[in-house]
Amino acid sequence: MLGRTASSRLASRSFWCRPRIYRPNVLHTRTFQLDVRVEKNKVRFLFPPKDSHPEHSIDVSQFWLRDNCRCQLCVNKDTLQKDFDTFDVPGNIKAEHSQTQQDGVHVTWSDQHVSFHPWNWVKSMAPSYRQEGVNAAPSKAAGWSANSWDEWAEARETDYKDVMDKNGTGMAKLTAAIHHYGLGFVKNTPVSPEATEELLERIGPVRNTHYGGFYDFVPDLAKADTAYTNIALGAHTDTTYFTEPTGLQAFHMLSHIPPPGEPSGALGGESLLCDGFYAAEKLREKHPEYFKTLCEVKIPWHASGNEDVAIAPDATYPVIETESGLDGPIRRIRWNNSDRGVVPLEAGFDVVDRWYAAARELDSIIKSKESECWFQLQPGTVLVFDNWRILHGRAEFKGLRRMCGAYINRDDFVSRWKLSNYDRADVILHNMWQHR
Ligand SMILES: C[N+](C)(C)CCCC[C@H](N)C(=O)O
Ligand SMILES: O=C(O)CCC(=O)C(=O)O
Repeated sequence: MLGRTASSRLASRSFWCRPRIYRPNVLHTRTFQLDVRVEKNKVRFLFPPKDSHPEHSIDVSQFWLRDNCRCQLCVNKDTLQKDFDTFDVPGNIKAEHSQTQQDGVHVTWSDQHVSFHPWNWVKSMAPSYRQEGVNAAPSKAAGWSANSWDEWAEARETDYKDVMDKNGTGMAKLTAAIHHYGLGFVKNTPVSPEATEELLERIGPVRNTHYGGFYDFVPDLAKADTAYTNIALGAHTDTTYFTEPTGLQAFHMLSHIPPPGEPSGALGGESLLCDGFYAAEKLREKHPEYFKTLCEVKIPWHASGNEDVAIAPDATYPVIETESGLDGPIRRIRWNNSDRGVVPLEAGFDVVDRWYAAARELDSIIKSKESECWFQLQPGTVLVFDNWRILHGRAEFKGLRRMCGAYINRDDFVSRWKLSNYDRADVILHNMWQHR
């Protein structure tokens, strides 16, 4: 028997028995013959052959199917959230029969509810029918080097007006370049912090940190960090000391005023970029044992400069993180010589020394001519890059150099990239299944 609260919740939701009216939010008409069979403790979906995929069946638990009802009584049509409590549905609920119709599969249940599963949702069940839209998005480009920097110049350049135009393709192109190559430039941006912030907010909400939100800085040590000085900064990723390092970082150099009496030439402050995925892949290729060490040895990171700040992540983290094991694609690089903590002695004498040897090798790859891309940021051009992949730095400089920009969370960026490049309904479906 259901508990009093559950049964009263059920009773109050008379829709279980009310005839269901639905207008599926995305009507994907039937594009393939599918057979659905209700069996004793499961429901079998029989997918016809497609491309190289032979005919195949997928058996699902009845309760799973019920919990994934997409009718407008079970899914809030305004928020697309589940609109019922999964656990108000009796665990012994039974599917009685199913019908395939123009708009999807309808299943009648022992409590008279009729669940609805639109075709695009059903297709998401089968890998062979899944490879469309964002599911088929290109994976990240292989690492680029200084030698290939010019090969993809067109892909990384966008224009401010086009990116800001809601009906333009600029945002799609910019976010695709950042997803695929790790960075993009937005040209002809008005040379103001306001226009820069407006641009970045269009990608995703600016992330607040102990540096504030949108940052606009000069070398005055306003924050206790060497970025707020004029010294050279080696190639690094930012916020290695956060449990989740910032996903994107952006820089827009607004001005660079020479010191009094100095000519405006040769002030320094050139920018450095290096594809961390390229460097890490080089290490994996040339020194797999060093790659393994930088993936396995977890180290502390910290931000301690400001009086009221002593930040460290929830755990120690390695320099290189991969998806699904040592041979998997590289997921994230944490590389910051200034903000790294103490390589843990608990790892053992040999491991500590191997860590330094491995890090030295990666450092030499990063600092190699083939990895380093130097260029001069100009007022009007905003650089936006993937801080989980791209290392950045700068040359020392003289004079008053003003830089602005912001951090943006990874998930907010990925959302913008998907929605700018793919059909929203497909993206929502993709996200629900989290297909890789
Ligand atoms: C970008 N902004 C000037 C706000 C901060 C710079 C912070 C630099 C810090 N060492 C880190 O690597 O995270
Ligand atoms: O000033 C620059 O060009 C870069 C500063 C920097 O590396 C940072 O803020 O993390």
